Amino acid sequence: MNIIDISQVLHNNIPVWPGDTTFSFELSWTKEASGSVNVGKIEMSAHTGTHIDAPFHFDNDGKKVIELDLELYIGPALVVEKKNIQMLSPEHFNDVNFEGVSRILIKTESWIERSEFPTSITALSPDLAPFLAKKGIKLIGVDVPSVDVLDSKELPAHHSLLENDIHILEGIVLDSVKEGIYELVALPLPIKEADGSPVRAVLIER
Ligand SMILES: Nc1ccccc1C(=O)C[C@H](N)C(=O)O
Ligand SMILES: [Zn+2]
Ligand SMILES: [Zn+2]
Repeated sequence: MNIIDISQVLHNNIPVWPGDTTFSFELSWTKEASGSVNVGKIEMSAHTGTHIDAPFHFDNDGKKVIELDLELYIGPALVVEKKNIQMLSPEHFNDVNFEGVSRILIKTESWIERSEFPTSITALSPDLAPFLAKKGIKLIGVDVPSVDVLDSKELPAHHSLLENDIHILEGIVLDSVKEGIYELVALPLPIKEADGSPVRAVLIER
């Protein structure tokens, strides 16, 4: 089985959303101190690295991570390249064959220097969601930290995706992935109350 890891590595210098909790992993007990084991402690924003957004992230009445259908995050996914575009809209997807897939992963390559949080990214136009919904899409993944422009407060793309029943995967790494159909596995952790969750996202070549 050929597994492509499309997850960002979580480490203490991973860039986070400006002002958000920085990522920290440290040993709260060392083997020497405890006499038996090393024990790690993690502190992080739920939106660091490769992660999913639950609707509750941007809608107080929206579903939390624990309520999300796991089927969304396992199964065929189409990887498409859409480079050098500021705002992706339906016209950019006229060439795409959506047959047999309900998940689409977009390689924008608009976040190249991954050691720093980006200053601008390819975002989604709010009219993309109804278009993708008509094609049967239930999950969209992007290689950037947000589906909206970074300074957006209204989050039109997030809301439009939710209205159209499309779930969001952010911060995937598609640098070495070619266009095509793969099996995606990107399961969120069962964190009760969470508005998002880090995932280990992988593509299995078929
Ligand atoms: N972590 C944050 C902290 C403060 C304000 C926004 C964010 C976000 O993460 C928003 C982004 N659109 C996201 O869903 O990933
Ligand atoms: Zn997020
Ligand atoms: Zn988001």
